[in-house]
Amino acid sequence: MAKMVSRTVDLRSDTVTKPTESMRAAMAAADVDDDVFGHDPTALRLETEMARITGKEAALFVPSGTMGNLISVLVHCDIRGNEVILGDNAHIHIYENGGISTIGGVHPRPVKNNQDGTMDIDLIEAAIRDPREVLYYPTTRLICLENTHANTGGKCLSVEYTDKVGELAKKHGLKLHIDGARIFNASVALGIPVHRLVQAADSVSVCLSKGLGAPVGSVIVGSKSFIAKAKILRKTLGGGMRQVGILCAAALVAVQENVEKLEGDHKNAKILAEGLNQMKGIRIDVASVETNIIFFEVEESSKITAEKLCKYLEEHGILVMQESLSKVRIVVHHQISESDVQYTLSCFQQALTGVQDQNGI
Ligand SMILES: Cc1ncc(COP(=O)(O)O)c(C=O)c1O
Ligand SMILES: C[C@@H](O)[C@H](N)C(=O)O
Repeated sequence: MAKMVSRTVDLRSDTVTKPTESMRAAMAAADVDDDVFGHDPTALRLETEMARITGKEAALFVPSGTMGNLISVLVHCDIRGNEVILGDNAHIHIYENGGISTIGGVHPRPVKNNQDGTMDIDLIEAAIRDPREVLYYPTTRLICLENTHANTGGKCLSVEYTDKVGELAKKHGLKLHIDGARIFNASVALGIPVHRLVQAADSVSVCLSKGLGAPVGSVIVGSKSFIAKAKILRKTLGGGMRQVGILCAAALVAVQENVEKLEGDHKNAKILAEGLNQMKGIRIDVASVETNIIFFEVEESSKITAEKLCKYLEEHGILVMQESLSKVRIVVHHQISESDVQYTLSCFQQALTGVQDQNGI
């Protein structure tokens, strides 16, 4: 008989949050208009605010981070066969259906991602190609970074590193795009304003639907001419929406109310990581947990496999993401409480040792 789940702690991703009451109220009251014919007034407010926060000339609301990255790459790489240098473990390269190639005819030139989310600058420079030098080369037009870097565990790229990559791009006449799905997490963790972190970038895609907790949407930012081209491409891709202010109203609340909660997410992630580190059968590098993403390994010596552990957790209402035979991901967000963290650790303890703790779990 399946155990009734009385409590759910959803740690699969920071994309799972539900809109808050203040977001729902803002959505219901949103001032809207047709954003294809002109400008939805709430979309305009959000775009103006995001341009201000990121220090860029202009901004554009898009339905998803995937579309934000796709549009940005395609605006910079506007000739079929252009090449983009990006991390071999970058979200754009791994989790976006190869859209830059299938839709945009852009060729990816992956460079090894280091454990800290960076790519070695000399390897980036060595990857730059130009058919005027070697006839059979594509033309490199763009370098993409990701901050924080999700697949290395939410690692923060420093402003110094970002500026160096920006200088390299300029030196070679290239553009720099930052997949800033979690740029606010990086800003809070580093104590550096978003606009300074992305200063070197020609474009940034910022997710409002991740740690900030908006139900839908991202915003791309850049120069006025970049955003003008992006707006056309958004329409081409079917991303031009009508009374989009309903979504932008929630996104505005997310930006106004939830940035300050990110530090708490990072603290909860650290508490979780430190707790897991005490458990026999779990291998985790606590120091590597910089923001809200945790990766850990279930050791071969463990009494339980990763698959069985995830199943046990699910039976107790805890949802995590199994990444491989032994690797599991946890992502903390603002709707995970400290008590959820303690409950999660208790369930891990029980699964790994079979011993009930003082909570009787
Ligand atoms: C680093 C990163 N970039 C881009 C995306 C894509 O965002 P979306 O899910 O809104 O398409 C995600 C995940 O969702 C992500 O983790
Ligand atoms: C899975 C991936 O697409 C998503 N960005 C996440 O981190 O949950």
